[in-house]
Amino acid sequence: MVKVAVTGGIGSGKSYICSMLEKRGIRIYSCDDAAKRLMATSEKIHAGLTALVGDNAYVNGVLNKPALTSFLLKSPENTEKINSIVHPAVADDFVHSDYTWMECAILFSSGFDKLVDKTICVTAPLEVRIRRVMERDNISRQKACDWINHQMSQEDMAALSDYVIVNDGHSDIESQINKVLESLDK
Ligand SMILES: CC(C)(COP(=O)(O)OP(=O)(O)OC[C@H]1O[C@@H](n2cnc3c(N)ncnc32)[C@H](O)[C@@H]1O)[C@@H](O)C(=O)NCCC(=O)NCCS
Ligand SMILES: Nc1ncnc2c1ncn2[C@@H]1O[C@H](COP(=O)(O)OP(=O)(O)OP(=O)(O)O)[C@@H](O)[C@H]1O
Repeated sequence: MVKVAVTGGIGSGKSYICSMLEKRGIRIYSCDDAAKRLMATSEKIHAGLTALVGDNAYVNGVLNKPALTSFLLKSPENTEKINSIVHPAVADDFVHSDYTWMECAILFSSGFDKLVDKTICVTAPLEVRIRRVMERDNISRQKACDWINHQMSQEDMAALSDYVIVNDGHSDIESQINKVLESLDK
């Protein structure tokens, strides 16, 4: 069974496209959800994040998202340190799951692309991504841009991917999905 990853920068619409794929019966492993589950349940990750970020990484045993976000966005080095604690556990969890598809924002920078055979990059114009993230997460333009600047560029992700789905709000998504699925079936 061919293993496939859907990637793309924050706000490109990965989850939106994945929900359309799921309507067609494709089960998709969400790396974001898995990371959250593992950060909540793994003692090793709990200890690692507490040692790195400080005692406020968890409040009453619950992940302190604002503290983690602010630590993560402070520098690429901080992002790398968090990634090195969380990502190996997510990779291991995916490999031992029965999923063949994954959704992952940080596919190439995490090395998760090595876990799949084919990659699909979802893209959208920068301004559209900024607006979507501001509206979805109720955050400032600056915060949305901070996230975007912390990720590999959309152009680099698209160049590294086997397929690109343009999700700019105008292009026909269903026909692009059809083409990708037909090609994957060959
Ligand atoms: C910082 C956290 C707490 C923010 O949680 P929150 O619920 O507000 O946002 P959410 O998890 O939905 O992330 C939203 C988007 O931020 C971006 N993002 C998240 N983590 C990272 C990261 N390590 N590097 C770059 N971008 C990231 C992605 O585009 C992601 O889809 C959370 O993202 C986190 O713990 N990240 C570190 C773990 C991780 O790398 N997860 C990504 C999948 S493995
Ligand atoms: N084609 C579209 N039409 C209308 N709304 C869209 C479209 N694509 C995405 N959106 C909306 O834009 C927001 C961001 O999309 P989505 O959550 O799928 O992005 P994402 O790439 O998964 O981001 P993240 O990296 O944060 O997980 C969501 O509120 C989603 O419903």
